[in-house]
Amino acid sequence: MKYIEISNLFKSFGDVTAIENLNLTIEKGEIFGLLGPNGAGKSTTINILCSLLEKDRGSIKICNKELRKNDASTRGKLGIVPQDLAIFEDMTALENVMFFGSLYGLKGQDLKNKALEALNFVGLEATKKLSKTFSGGMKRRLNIACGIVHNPELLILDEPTVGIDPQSRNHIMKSIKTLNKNGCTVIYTTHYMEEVEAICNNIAIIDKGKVIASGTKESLKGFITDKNKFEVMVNDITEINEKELGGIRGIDSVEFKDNRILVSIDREINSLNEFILYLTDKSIKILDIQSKVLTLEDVFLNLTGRKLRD
Ligand SMILES: Nc1ncnc2c1ncn2[C@@H]1O[C@H](COP(=O)(O)OP(=O)(O)OP(=O)(O)O)[C@@H](O)[C@H]1O
Repeated sequence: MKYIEISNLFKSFGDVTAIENLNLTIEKGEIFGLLGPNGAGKSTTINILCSLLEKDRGSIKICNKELRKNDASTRGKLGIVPQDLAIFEDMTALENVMFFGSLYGLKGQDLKNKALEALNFVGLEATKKLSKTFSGGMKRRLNIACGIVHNPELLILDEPTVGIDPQSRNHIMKSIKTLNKNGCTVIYTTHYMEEVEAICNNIAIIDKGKVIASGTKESLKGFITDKNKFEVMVNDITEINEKELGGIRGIDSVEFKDNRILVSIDREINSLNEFILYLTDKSIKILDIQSKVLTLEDVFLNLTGRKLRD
């Protein structure tokens, strides 16, 4: 069932077009991934959806109903976890969550119980410590607790794992999956394609304010089934000229990491042989070759010629 339908959304800031005729459909009950590099237009889309920003043109329908400014009934169904931490540093975790819960009309013991539940859910204790003493990961988790205290029908998370430790990241990923299993529809924006691959059903890749590809991760990878990717470990990388290597017909992209070369090769032209000859001509020893699984990062690179985190 269609839950959100965004059609021909347009938003500019002066001369900068942030969103250009963007179209998205989000199904009820899914974890939808909005993937794109910095400046792609993810936050602008999310902020319009949450009525924090006004659109210039286009339509946003939630459950088939056009989203109107200050629509309290729709707002009550949404939970928002903004990119910038929206917590009060001089308040405890419980005080923070209770404050946000009260904005959604929760009161008294019900408010306290739901706030404690939300804290428990993200793995935080209701201690007397002020939030300013928390680690980055704890603050991010608290930010999420504030967004889910009122049991939203739709949770929108804008890059919730920026700059945190792997343990908190894993905790956040698990919590989102559990929330979704309990019936919450989730929109997850990020430029970390591993996260999108791990938790999202449907994905839209956006760039320069437009959707450049959308679908399941499998269908997106179908865009580049004409490529093979290899990781080649060599004894010495200093003699290799990236331009020369990239210039070999059929070699789509080359990337260096320590003494490893990541190479994407057009399946039809299959120039692995030329690639190996190039290395052996320079007396470079190949220590290992592994075939790599294609990722959404590869899809993005293939569609735009750029990396997600350039
Ligand atoms: N308030 C604003 N004033 C002027 N330009 C803005 C404003 N907000 C966003 N932009 C511009 O709109 C474009 C899209 O920005 P947006 O923040 O939506 O991207 P994003 O995908 O969320 O990127 P990031 O991951 O860096 O947050 C960028 O070019 C940005 O500089």
